[in-house]
Amino acid sequence: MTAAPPSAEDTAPIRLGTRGSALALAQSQRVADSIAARTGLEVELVTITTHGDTSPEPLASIGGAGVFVTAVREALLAGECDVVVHSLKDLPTAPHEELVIGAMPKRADARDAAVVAGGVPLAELAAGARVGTGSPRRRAQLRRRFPELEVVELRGNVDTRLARVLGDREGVAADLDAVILAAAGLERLGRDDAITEHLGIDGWPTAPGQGALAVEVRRGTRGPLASALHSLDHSPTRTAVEAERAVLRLLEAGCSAPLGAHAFLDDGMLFLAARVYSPETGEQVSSAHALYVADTRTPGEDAAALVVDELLRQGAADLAPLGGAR
Ligand SMILES: NCc1[nH]cc(CCC(=O)O)c1CC(=O)O
Repeated sequence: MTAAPPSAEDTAPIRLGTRGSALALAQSQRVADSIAARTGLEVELVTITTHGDTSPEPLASIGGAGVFVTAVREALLAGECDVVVHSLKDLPTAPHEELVIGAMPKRADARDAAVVAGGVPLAELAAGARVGTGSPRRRAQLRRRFPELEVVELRGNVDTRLARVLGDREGVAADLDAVILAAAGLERLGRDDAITEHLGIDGWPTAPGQGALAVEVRRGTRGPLASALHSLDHSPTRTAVEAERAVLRLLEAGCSAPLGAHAFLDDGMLFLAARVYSPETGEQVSSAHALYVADTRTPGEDAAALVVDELLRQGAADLAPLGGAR
């Protein structure tokens, strides 16, 4: 068989759609560089503005983190770009009929990090100190671990959140003692110097998929882009985050559920642990299971089924409002 000569489509620049936030641009540029290196083609960023970027409303009232994803997917479906990058933790767990995740690159740090004024450990902050977060999970974890701290509702992009602790050149007043953020986001922005404390996964499990990216294309995408994504994919990351996301799906929980889940592979075994919290009291239920990956075709799904069954038997559904955008 002779290889088909490269078509015009195979040599045209690849258009990568992205939100315009600094974090989205930083992670999209990394993926663009990887695709360019693998294909030898030019990869240009196409910026897409989403309602979630422009609205000051709390995320929950405008449809949850899903609002970021919807606009970017619409641009991909409309052919305005060839490929898009999402933070996996913001991506609904329901598969999309016309889109596929072409690559999940190797996951970055899945932990949360604290940025505390003066570099004081969270445990040493005075009673009543103000800690900002917009995440029901982080709120519940703070309530549980540091019940004497005051949790302040906070959203906005990473720089805005950091400014609330550190102040900034535009004169934003530092009115919080600390914020909790994803370590991966700070690293991608080159702001990990601001981290004063990493919160260990064992006492502080994070959102399903945190630290991982999903590179999405239209179903049926072929050619150099498809091959590049195939080689960018990191299968241990895929298996682990599939387990975490299956917990969310089987609990019928949304991205704002007060739930932490973390999975990893080691020596052919998949380990999955998850916790559901009461946002009011910080009460929790936990479950963890391990299985041999080679024993089943759906290790993530199987591990999640064991974990979710145990969480529900312990009353997870009564502890927390799990529903919301999927
Ligand atoms: N919900 C917003 C969001 N989506 C992804 C990240 C960070 C990067 C990641 O987890 O991959 C963040 C910011 C944060 O939670 O601090």
